[in-house]
Amino acid sequence: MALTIAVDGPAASGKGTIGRALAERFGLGYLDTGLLYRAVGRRMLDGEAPVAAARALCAADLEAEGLRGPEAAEAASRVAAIPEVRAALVDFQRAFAAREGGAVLDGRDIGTVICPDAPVKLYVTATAEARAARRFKELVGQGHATSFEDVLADIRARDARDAGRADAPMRAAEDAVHIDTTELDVAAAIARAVAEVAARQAGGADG
Ligand SMILES: Nc1ncnc2c1ncn2[C@@H]1O[C@H](COP(=O)(O)OP(=O)(O)O)[C@@H](O)[C@H]1O
Ligand SMILES: Nc1ccn([C@@H]2O[C@H](COP(=O)(O)OP(=O)(O)O)[C@@H](O)[C@H]2O)c(=O)n1
Repeated sequence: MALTIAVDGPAASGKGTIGRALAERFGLGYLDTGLLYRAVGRRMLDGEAPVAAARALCAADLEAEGLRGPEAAEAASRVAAIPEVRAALVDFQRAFAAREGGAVLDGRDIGTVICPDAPVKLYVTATAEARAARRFKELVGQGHATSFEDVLADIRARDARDAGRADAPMRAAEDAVHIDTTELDVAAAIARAVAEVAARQAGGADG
């Protein structure tokens, strides 16, 4: 059976960095599911009703300007608390997960809701300060005018909303392997994740 890897965790913990590296290393497709919620959030900021926007989401929406910025992130986390928005995005994510050749999906509820049967689940964390420092550096590099304090406050508010919502809250699946990247650089974090996947694959081959 094709390999599915679920990568969940809070904002700027390194999910995408790890997810993309795993996809490349193991020859799998990669889906950043946060981009779907960011695209719905973007359409809401443009005046559309979020549920209608989620139902009408198309590939071009994922190419929209500014999806990686803080405004879209904040809007994403607001629309992500609406059950009908989440429901509208489930089929696309599950179809991607089932693609021939296997897939890595990163998000908040991949291991718990979207792919509860994924054979490999990672939950990537880091302290809020470490995450804010990384996101701040990334945003400044993209030309956003912001401060470390604002980024930290945004991340804390978003984490609280994502973990506190009733429908598919952000949390680790019981069978997820936790990777704390606070003290790991990118290469070390990727190496940890690759080792976990390899170990699970070796274990799976026996059973
Ligand atoms: N282990 C790490 N150490 C330092 N910086 C990292 C690490 N992992 C990711 N980054 C950087 O932090 C930022 C956020 O990483 P990203 O993978 O996009 O996080 P997420 O997908 O969880 O939001 C990026 O600029 C990325 O290059
Ligand atoms: N599977 C997912 C992915 C993202 N999201 C929401 O979308 C927002 C943006 O997700 P993201 O992964 O792009 O955010 P970052 O971790 O990159 O900051 C999150 O704060 C969540 O509210 C979600 O609810 N479920």
